Amino acid sequence: MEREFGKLITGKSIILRLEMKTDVIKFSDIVQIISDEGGDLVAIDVIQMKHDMTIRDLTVNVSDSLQIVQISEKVQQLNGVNLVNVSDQTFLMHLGGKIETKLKVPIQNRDDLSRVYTPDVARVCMAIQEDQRKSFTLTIKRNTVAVVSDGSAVLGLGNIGPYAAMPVMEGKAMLFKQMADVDSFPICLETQDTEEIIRTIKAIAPAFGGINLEDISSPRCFEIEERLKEELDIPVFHDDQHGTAVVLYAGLISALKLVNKSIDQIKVVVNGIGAAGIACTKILLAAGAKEIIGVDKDGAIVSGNEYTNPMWNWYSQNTNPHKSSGSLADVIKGADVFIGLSRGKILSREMVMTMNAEPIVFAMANPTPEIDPDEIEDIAAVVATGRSDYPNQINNVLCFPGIFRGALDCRATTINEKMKLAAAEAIASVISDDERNKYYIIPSVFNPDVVKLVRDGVVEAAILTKVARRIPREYR
Ligand SMILES: NC(=O)c1ccc[n+]([C@@H]2O[C@H](COP(=O)([O-])OP(=O)(O)OC[C@H]3O[C@@H](n4cnc5c(N)ncnc54)[C@H](O)[C@@H]3O)[C@@H](O)[C@H]2O)c1
Ligand SMILES: O=C(O)C[C@H](O)C(=O)O
Ligand SMILES: [Mg+2]
Repeated sequence: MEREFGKLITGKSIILRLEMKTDVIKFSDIVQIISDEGGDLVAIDVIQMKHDMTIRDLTVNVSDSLQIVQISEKVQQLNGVNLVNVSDQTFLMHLGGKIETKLKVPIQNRDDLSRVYTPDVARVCMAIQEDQRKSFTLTIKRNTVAVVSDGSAVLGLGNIGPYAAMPVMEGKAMLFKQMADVDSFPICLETQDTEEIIRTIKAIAPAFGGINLEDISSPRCFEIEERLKEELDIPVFHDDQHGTAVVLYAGLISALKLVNKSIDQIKVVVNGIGAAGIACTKILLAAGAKEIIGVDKDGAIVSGNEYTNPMWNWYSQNTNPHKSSGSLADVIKGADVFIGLSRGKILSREMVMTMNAEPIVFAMANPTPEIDPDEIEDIAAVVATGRSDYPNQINNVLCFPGIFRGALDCRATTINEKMKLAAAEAIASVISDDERNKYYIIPSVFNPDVVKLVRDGVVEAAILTKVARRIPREYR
């Protein structure tokens, strides 16, 4: 298993596209350099060939990402060689994007054409105009979610903008489809203005049965979600808040069982008081946690201080009962649980060593966790990250596909607290007491029981709380 924290390169194969002046450089010189740097040339594809120039793709197996840098630098220094591009398997998977539209029925003749399109489609339009609820049965609304971001808090990469956010949103759309057969569109907006985002999402809502807000920074995300919930009659769910909180709670239920501690007796440090940190704190308070200390860039959040971020004022009044102040290193002393929802590499082994016995470390920043799990493997009772290449992946992907599957199946008007708690309990229930261990506190994303159980829990909670507009057949 290859894991690269910080360099973001996974996989062992890279492709170098080289433009070579054939009268200046010998191909064997390039092969030699690659081999000197430890690369293994496994394939050569000629892309273009002219009398004095050739473009070739060289597929090279490497053992680590440092080799990629070294090979690229050495090749680039050669006279007569232009390194056009270096890609790896991950980049290749993104060529042209990761999703496409598929037709459910083929258009093979004029008759089909006049049914799916004009003139016959008009009858369907009129039926919906007469009774708008029919849009759920006669359009994609029934099974389609908009995945909407403004690119302002993408993973832990920060405000990288809507274009750069697209690969994440396309990835979410893939997960919706593969895990829960939910169709979705990635929509990245060229605006970070709260009112404009609200207006835009309201304007596109007719096509969708739900809105999944993604990677929108705090505090704007709170108002955007609240207003849309009030103004739309379909579920609006900010995944980074609620998806994360649900999965975190499921993971914590399991980890606490392992170390035999109870939620009302533990000291929890939450690092990164943004969208995810605030939502996770709320779910833990609701579950009975008494001592939670929030830490952001300027240290612990303490009541008595005035914060420009209104949510931090709320936070200071509802957490940190002993008014602990100082840096992360100060307040983590004696903590039972560390929850990281901030940025990569800000927690040290030394800090973990000052935690209480059997520390639980959930380093959930993506793509680089707050600490590399290998660094604390021997001293932590449980370590979890948001990544798929380590055991214990606490990632909202365990939650959002099943939650929306359930919400769409019962045409829920909203996703409420009961539905979220049902989802958390469903995820936690997948692991039995016998199975649970340090490396298995949370089910795998690929465990087929997860989506099914989350979906069922959500549908039942929606029916009980009377937000279901349709009762699925098995509950009638
Ligand atoms: N594993 C998961 O399922 C999951 C889900 C959601 C978010 N996340 C991760 O959590 C992180 C935050 O996401 P978000 O949506 O809440 O973003 P956000 O922008 O709303 O919040 C991030 C917060 O972290 C703070 N921060 C930045 N650097 C810090 C530091 N060095 N020390 C303390 N605080 C610091 C910021 O000031 C901000 O308040 C990201 O890394 C994201 O990838 C993980
Ligand atoms: O996208 C992920 O992997 C999880 C989460 O939504 C995040 O923003 O980090
Ligand atoms: Mg996210």
